[in-house]
Amino acid sequence: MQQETVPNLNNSIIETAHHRSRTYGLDPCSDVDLSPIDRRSLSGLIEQNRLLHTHAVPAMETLYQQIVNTHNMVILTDAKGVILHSLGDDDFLEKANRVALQSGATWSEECKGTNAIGTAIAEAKPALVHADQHFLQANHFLTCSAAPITDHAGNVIGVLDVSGDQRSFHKHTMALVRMSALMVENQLFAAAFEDVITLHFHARAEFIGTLMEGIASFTPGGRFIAANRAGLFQLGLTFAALQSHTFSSLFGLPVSALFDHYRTAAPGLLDLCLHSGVRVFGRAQLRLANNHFQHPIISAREESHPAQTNPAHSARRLSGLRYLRTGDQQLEAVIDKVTRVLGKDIPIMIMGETGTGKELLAQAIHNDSPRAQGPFVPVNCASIPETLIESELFGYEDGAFTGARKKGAIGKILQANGGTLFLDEIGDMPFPLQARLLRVLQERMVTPLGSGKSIPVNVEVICATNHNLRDRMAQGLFREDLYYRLNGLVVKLPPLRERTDLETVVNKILTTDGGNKRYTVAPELMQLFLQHKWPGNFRQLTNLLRTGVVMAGDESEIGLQHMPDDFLDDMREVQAAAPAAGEIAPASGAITGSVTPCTGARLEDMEQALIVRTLEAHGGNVSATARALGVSRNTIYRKLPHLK
Ligand SMILES: Nc1ncnc2c1ncn2[C@@H]1O[C@H](COP(=O)(O)OP(=O)(O)OP(=O)(O)O)[C@@H](O)[C@H]1O
Repeated sequence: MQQETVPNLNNSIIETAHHRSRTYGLDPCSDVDLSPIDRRSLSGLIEQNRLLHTHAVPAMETLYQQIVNTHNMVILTDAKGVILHSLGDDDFLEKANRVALQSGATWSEECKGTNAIGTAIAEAKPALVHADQHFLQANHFLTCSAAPITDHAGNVIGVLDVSGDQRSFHKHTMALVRMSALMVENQLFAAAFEDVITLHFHARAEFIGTLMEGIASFTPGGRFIAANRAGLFQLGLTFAALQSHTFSSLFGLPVSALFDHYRTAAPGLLDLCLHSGVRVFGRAQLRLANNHFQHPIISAREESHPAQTNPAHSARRLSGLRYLRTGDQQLEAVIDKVTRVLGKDIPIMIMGETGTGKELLAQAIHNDSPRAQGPFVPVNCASIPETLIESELFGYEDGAFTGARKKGAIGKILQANGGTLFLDEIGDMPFPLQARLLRVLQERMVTPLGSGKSIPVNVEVICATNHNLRDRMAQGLFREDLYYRLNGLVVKLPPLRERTDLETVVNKILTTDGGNKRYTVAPELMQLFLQHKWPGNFRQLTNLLRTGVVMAGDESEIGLQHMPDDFLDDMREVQAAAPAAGEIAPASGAITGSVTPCTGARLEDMEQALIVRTLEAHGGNVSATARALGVSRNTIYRKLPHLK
């Protein structure tokens, strides 16, 4: 190989390393201890570094393919510079053995003076040490390029190095080593966490999936856990500073919106706004032990043990039905019933008011069923325009439509093949389509629009409705035959006002949505919660608590003063309607204290303060603020006219 120009080396790093070498009592001409540790100790070390070893060895092999026959070798060491594994050209390995560049030997600066491996560890950054820059004369024939491998918290856990004859120096070697180390780091990052939301992001969409992408992990409740090197760089914050952040404070989107996004059948890239105002694209995954994407529900037991910010094999937090159990007897009975029919091919019909968690229950049923590895495809029959339901459900062939949608599309029924189709608001299914759906369920075949061909399909169907389907049948709006085909087991989810576990549920949501902080609800507010009718059920409660958390800011107790106007207005009406009920003890100062002539003004101030605080948290970005508060941009401008 033709010799390259010797690199422009960073002399100050080398000088510092030489200085350190002398303080270790080393002499450039001295003989140093070359003996490697014994085999047993080496096996023990490999075992201790099992994850590093497992992920680094394939990367070393790929790296070696790039430098084969160039008198070089690839080396992996642990955090102390002990060589765990090496591979290289035979002729060079023989020379390398003479200076103990072999498994079990230690290449820390303490042992070998300035050298790429030891100096990379000491400096915690890549190091290139060429020829006579090595402290020991015996090593002057070498040229070595090393990059540290760090864990999710930025700790050096090993070093990847390419060492060769100094005459074989190549200027691209260092870049190859750095990229390989990055690859190992990303793989280790991916393997380190379970039951987490992982976001892959970059300002340029085409960089997602490459070594340049940022990766950040969050608990299912949105708390920050860790980010890879590129992620830390893009977020512009240190690992320590990120500990107090949440998904929403970093990306301007509540974690629930992420779930909503991925509930759609073909979710595209997320369009996110960093806290710094920079726009990035992202793709999220919820990685569970069993590989599904699910909702952030945690068990009451885990509630008292907030999520660890350390890796790992932490409790299997997210799963199916058992995580919905929070002590309410009606709900327990529902869960017991559906558990009994799991995997028995009995259609389940879930009844319940809006926001009682019908979809969540359907997802949990799917997750606990033998179809868990298959897709869960929700379709909201009420939200798709009547004219589109047919094509959405059954799909259509190329040319079935003129105009923009010329290409064929696979319908939701086929998308759910092998899994579960969740038909929400089935009562709103247009009458003519009900017959087609019934045929699919009976014949287990789908015929896309414009196609003469039927395709076999295997789906489990779960339906939900908040209409009384019997009434709709009586009105001629729902087919009787479909009704009886769908209601194998009918269960009814209790509305929130009837649930006896409201306090547990509130605490659970606060644990999931509260970021790193533990929030509690003031007793007088909890009293109001217990009294409230909750027309929007969980959807309303979760939004209210989310607002409470933002309003509470640094305070850890959410009180009346953190509640929005409309909730307090509702509660005032309840109180006015039943003043004698005495459900809110006047002594508690609950809402009585708020019903003063100046309350309106105060609440407005509070609302403004909430918007201002959220704006600050999103770097002044109005769109991100509106998204975080669940209101339109116009509302923000209306409430803060000076922003216009
Ligand atoms: N047990 C629960 N704990 C925490 N959050 C819940 C729970 N059940 C539901 N939610 C939340 O409430 C919201 C509404 O839930 P979901 O969509 O499952 O209700 P739904 O009954 O299907 O509503 P709709 O009838 O309006 O479609 C979601 O954001 C969901 O995450």
